[in-house]
Amino acid sequence: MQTFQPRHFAIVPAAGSGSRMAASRPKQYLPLLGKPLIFHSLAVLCAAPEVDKVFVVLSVDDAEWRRHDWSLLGPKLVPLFCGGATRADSVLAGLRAVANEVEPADWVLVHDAARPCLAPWHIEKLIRELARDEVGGLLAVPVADTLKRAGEQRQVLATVPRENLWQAQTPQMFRHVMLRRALEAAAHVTDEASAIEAAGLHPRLVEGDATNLKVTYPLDLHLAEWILTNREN
Ligand SMILES: Nc1ccn([C@@H]2O[C@H](COP(=O)(O)OP(=O)(O)OP(=O)(O)O)[C@@H](O)[C@H]2O)c(=O)n1
Ligand SMILES: C[C@](O)(CO)[C@H](O)COP(=O)(O)O
Repeated sequence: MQTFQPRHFAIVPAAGSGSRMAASRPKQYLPLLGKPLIFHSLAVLCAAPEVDKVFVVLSVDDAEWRRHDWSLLGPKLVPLFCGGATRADSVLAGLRAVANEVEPADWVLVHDAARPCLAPWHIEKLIRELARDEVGGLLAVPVADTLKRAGEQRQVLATVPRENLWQAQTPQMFRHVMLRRALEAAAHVTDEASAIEAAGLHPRLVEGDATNLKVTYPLDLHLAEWILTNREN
């Protein structure tokens, strides 16, 4: 009797407008080392031997995707024009769109288009550490700074102990059916793990590093360029 071997699929939500970046176009298409920002993480995901396919969730009226040449990334890359109003809506739309080719127990790695400095070791470590996990989990980094809770006038109300606090990153890796059901039931979540938590489960934290930053504000684009230029592995 053959045992089921789960495959790994990537879903990359890329239907945001990048309002905090305040640029002339959505941040996933801003130039970064001569390529659209999104190209960098797509290249790493497409090159990962563990990943079968990479689905990119674009907004329904995305006019820019077709203006770029993605052929270097090979046949694993599949654009889906089904993004929603929020990140969670886009991920859920992607999960629904691929339901005919992804088994319920296959793993899905959700990775922000806005995190261009994803490295091969991030993917390898996540998949290795979660291979036998019942629930799944996410890359994250322990909080390094002292944390303050602020009041209405921006006065410090308290210092929040940082012990056991982590910053969530992506990829976040869960079983297709579990994630789909969790997102269908969850309201207003900013990441997949929150939806899984709302279902009463406990995603595992896999330690990544600060290089996997999210490009949110203009300065982040410069940091990302520096990281990609100076990376050794
Ligand atoms: N309706 C949305 C909103 C966001 N995203 C994606 O989710 C990722 C992380 O979101 P964020 O950094 O918040 O991106 P934006 O929503 O584009 O940025 P902002 O919040 O500044 O508008 C990005 O890759 C973004 O394209 C998405 O697919 N669909
Ligand atoms: C999923 C995420 O990248 C984890 O840090 C993040 O929550 C998504 O972006 P947002 O700015 O919080 O919407």
